[in-house]
Amino acid sequence: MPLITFSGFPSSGKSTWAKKLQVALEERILKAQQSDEVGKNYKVIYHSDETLGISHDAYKDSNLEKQARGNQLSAVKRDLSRTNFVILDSLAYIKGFRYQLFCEAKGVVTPHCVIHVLCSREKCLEWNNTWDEELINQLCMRYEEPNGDSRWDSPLFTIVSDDENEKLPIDEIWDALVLKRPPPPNAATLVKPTSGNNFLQELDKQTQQVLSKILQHQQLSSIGGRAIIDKDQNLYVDMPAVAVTTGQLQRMRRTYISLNRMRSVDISRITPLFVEYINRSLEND
Ligand SMILES: Nc1ncnc2c1ncn2[C@@H]1O[C@H](COP(=O)(O)OP(=O)(O)OP(=O)(O)O)[C@@H](O)[C@H]1O
Repeated sequence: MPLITFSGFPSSGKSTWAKKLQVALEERILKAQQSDEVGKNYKVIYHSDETLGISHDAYKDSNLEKQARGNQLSAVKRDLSRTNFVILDSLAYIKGFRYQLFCEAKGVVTPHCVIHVLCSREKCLEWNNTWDEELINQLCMRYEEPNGDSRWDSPLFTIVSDDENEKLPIDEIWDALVLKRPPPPNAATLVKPTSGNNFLQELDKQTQQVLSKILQHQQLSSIGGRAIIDKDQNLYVDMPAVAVTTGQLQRMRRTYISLNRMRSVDISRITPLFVEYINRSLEND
């Protein structure tokens, strides 16, 4: 049935998480079969560059890369149906390509979601054993980060792959893809309702966006400096003189979420207060 697009830097842990997801979905399907619930007749189909015979070299040449995307798209087109989960485990780093994938799902009136496997470039380089380092650097530069506000990247789930406490959000994925009705084919032309009515979702999303911006800043600049979170609102994080790890940031995020989940902070204040919280935490670290 639905399409699940993974996206992330090379060697960021996408396959590791995609395989975990495959197992978790298969377990859910089995459970649905036992209790005769929705989802019981689904199948999971997994595609990756490896299964599709796409080599890393394809990303060194724009024509080959175009062919590789064509390959990925045809596999999705062929397998996408109302009773198949199709997992596409590839870089999917081009916004326009994710848009094409979204259109495929919309075309067969089936839901889709994007899973962003977030990992610093340094960690990817450390974990890497199959890519040319220079190519990793180039692909990280070209990477067009998923944005949960775009309909083609939504719903967006972010997984921080080098955080040992990170969990697969299987309940949320199942909810989004199986229990919710698929959008009508023309939903894209309708005005999108604000997502502000779900406070916890917003808390999760906005704090994750702040983390992504900080990590991006660290990837692109050297240590220190100011990570711009929102220029219009004058929101910055002053980075310390030592590198901040994803794990550290993720811990701050968890604490902030647990401190705020029972309070009803105005949604527009989530990001500014989180930025303030991070600045304070980094100062005291
Ligand atoms: N949390 C982790 N801790 C340590 N090593 C990890 C972790 N996650 C992944 N790795 C290692 O990093 C390497 C890349 O992982 P994986 O294949 O899952 O990434 P990928 O994003 O699918 O890579 P590619 O872009 O090549 O498809 C593997 O050697 C894997 O064992």
